[in-house]
Amino acid sequence: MSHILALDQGTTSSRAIVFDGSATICAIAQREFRQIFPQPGWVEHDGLEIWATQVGVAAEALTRAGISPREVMAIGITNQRETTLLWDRHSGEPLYNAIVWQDRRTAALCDRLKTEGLEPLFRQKTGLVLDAYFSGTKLAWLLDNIPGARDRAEAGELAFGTVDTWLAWNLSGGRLHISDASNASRTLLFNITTLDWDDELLAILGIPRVVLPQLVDSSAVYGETAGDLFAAAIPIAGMAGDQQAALFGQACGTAGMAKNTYGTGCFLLMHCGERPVPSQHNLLTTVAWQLAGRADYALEGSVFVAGAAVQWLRDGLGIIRSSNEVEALAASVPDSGEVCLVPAFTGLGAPHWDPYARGTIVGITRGTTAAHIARATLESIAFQSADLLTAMEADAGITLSELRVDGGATANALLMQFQADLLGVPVVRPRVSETTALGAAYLAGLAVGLWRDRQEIAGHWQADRVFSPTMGRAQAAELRGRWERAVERSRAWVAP
Ligand SMILES: Nc1ncnc2c1ncn2[C@@H]1O[C@H](COP(=O)(O)OP(=O)(O)O)[C@@H](O)[C@H]1O
Ligand SMILES: O=P(O)(O)OC[C@H](O)CO
Repeated sequence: MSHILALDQGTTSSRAIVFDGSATICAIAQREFRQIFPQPGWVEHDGLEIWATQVGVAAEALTRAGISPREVMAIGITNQRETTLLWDRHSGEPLYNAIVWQDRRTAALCDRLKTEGLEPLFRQKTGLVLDAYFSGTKLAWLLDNIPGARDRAEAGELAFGTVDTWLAWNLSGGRLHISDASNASRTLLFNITTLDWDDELLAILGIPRVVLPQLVDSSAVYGETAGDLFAAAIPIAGMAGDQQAALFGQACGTAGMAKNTYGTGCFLLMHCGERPVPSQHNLLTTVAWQLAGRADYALEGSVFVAGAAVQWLRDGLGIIRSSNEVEALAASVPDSGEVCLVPAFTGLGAPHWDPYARGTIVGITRGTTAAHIARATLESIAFQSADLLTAMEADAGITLSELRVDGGATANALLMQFQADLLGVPVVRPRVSETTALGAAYLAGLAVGLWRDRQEIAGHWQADRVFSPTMGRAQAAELRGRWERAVERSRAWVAP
């Protein structure tokens, strides 16, 4: 009976993982789905496809684990955040494709709100910046652009949700219309201090309250799966946005603990305690999770181009055939030969925030080889992450004591060692690398009593490998100084 089914609905694929009571993976199933690009800058998913792939992998994972639904104590949901859906409460049919977090169609609306001087208000109440990334302006776009949607929303006929809400709705056969605070805190509609939807912000964006989901804890028994879905009804008992779930899965439960996920980009979150910490560096303040009505908070920053720079070495330069070849190539030279590569392919995010920056390679000499470029590329991932951590430490007034890491690029030992050297603290890779799904499983398992409390969960966390810093602090400072100069050279390259 003591199994948890974690649903991890990501940007490119739906995954399901079965965990047992010792938080060990029993089975995984995964399915990709279509990315829809109707216009430049627009990114959509088909909501029905999200659901079909997610429920499909759930059944597949149970079969692979060789357990029946009766043996599953609870389901935990974790998901790509900010992606916005609107559907008919009666039929459950989406009115439009899901507008994905990467979609930029509401950039002009965000600019207008900024011109009206509204950014400080949004920042203070939501912890976010006014950007098309978040759900609020996406929902406003749907209400304004789908014929009849606004009237129907006001009449209570429509339901809005991020992907957590959409999955809970479908799992429960339309009985649950809920969202947890970690997901809600990414909408621009949610007040991170009162932990409620904010009427002033709703009025500014023209969102009727009746369209919004009910807010719930990240760990609680919300309801159960609809009768016909699995052979038994399974309690739905945990929900969190994927980056916050990873923070929970990494057992970063006290102020100053941080995790970095190294994938296409990097997502860095630092736990900041039980009060929201405003950022002086344009980082995001976000709800980490809400348990028993109380929120824990985190600071969040992201690196836009991390593993994607390695993909560029493969696809753009052709100097490696696969991502994992980069380590051997980079290790064939003792250092980058003073070459710095700033992968500002789409501009720079926090703490620099320069959309007009572009990629730059500086310090090339006659002796520079592909190996130096490869090494500089890996180092750029660590430099960007270090810049974010420094900003977080300053904002939170906290000194990091170790960095917990996960994601595809953590397979690269050279990168992890360089990260530890730059930061001067250990970089620790856990035994269970599926930290996002694990976080969702923990949240669900806590609600149904499979695990007693957060202390017990923290006890499950085990290191696979610790990368201890070996570089002197003076050398690290010198390298970071050189990186800073390279960043300066990448800035303001294209015209506004
Ligand atoms: N050994 C490696 N060294 C550096 N980068 C790697 C390595 N293996 C994979 N990557 C990078 O990691 C990314 C894939 O990681 P993953 O966690 O699956 O990302 P995502 O969830 O963003 O798709 C790719 O961008 C790839 O280039
Ligand atoms: O699906 P992922 O892992 O790319 O995560 C997406 C983030 O939640 C977007 O904020």
